[in-house]
Amino acid sequence: MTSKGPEEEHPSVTLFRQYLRIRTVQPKPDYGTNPALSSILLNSHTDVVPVFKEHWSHDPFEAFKDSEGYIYARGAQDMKCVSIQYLEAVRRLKVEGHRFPRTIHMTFVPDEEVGGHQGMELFVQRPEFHALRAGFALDEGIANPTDAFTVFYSERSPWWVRVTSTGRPGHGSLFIEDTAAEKLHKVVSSILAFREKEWQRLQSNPHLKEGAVTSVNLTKLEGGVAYNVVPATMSASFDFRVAPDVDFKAFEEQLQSWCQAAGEGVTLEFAQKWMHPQVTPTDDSNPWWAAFSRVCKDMNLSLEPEIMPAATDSRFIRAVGVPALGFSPLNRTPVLLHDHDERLHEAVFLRGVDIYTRLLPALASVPALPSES
Ligand code: MET
Ligand SMILES: [Zn+2]
Ligand SMILES: [Zn+2]
Repeated sequence: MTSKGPEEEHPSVTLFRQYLRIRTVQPKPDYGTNPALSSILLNSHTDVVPVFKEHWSHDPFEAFKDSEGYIYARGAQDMKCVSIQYLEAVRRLKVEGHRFPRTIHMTFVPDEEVGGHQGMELFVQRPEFHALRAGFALDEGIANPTDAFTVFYSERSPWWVRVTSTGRPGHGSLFIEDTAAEKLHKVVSSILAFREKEWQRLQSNPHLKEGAVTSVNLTKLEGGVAYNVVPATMSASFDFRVAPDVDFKAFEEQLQSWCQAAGEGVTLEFAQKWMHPQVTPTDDSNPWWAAFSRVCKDMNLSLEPEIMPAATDSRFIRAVGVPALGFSPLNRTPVLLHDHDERLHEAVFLRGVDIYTRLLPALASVPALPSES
């Protein structure tokens, strides 16, 4: 059997032959041209949030593409696009034979959407993570409906708080005193008044972006057994996203004092309480930012640096001392992460591959840092 010419070669065979050409020979495997330098980590999560299928125009797991080029699927924006954009950019750079001083690693991690506790939070503590010697990371951002691209340099800290109120039970027809519901209502009012204050602060200052103020939503109410039985226990759950400049100790004391002010038997517990917000500098003192922003400038991409309103795996990466930017190269795209009909235009997706193809060489060629020489 004769082998086919290169133009007919099976793409898997071509990939195999490319891999064989990389001289990963021990004891000095050639992973990057200067393995003494720290590496670039491209992180993405593989899990997605659930769907309400009846609200979708197309099956959310079919990746239907309409006649205009919009691809509908859960994960189209958050963040399966980014995983493939990384891979395609790296593939393109490899095919073109580029080599860079710094190694580029890609991680595809689970469980981000449920807090990352079995995913990136554990992984950053593992020797396998330290062996990557990451000096800088890219992770997910959020689409931007305008011409500009959003880039996140920090995140709000998720605090998931359950307030439990206990009080006197009794017959639903009586004016029972000191009920769980009355006291819970007081705490809910205090917290929703705080919510309104933060909302007004955001509304009244055009320079403030969503991630710069603290948000809270009442997301669960539990308790009660029957219409005519006053329950002894009721609870309310809140999703707080605490801005990075907040005094965390004072804020926790504030929460405690709202509970105390509501009366006896009102307590709070945390289902999630992130305490280590970090900020990745966005000025030229940060060589990673300098490289990132220079490429964007060269490509005429306008950047909007912001604090991520939600939480991503970047918080774990930054907390172990690795600077990270949250960036999904998606402009002119409505923000539809976690929403019905999440979709992405194929042209935006492809443009994102071009963007990474320019960004990665610059990041992987950042000269040795003072700490690396
Ligand atoms: C708070 S755990 C993170 C889950 C999800 N990314 C969110 O921000 O809600
Ligand atoms: Zn995500
Ligand atoms: Zn998400």
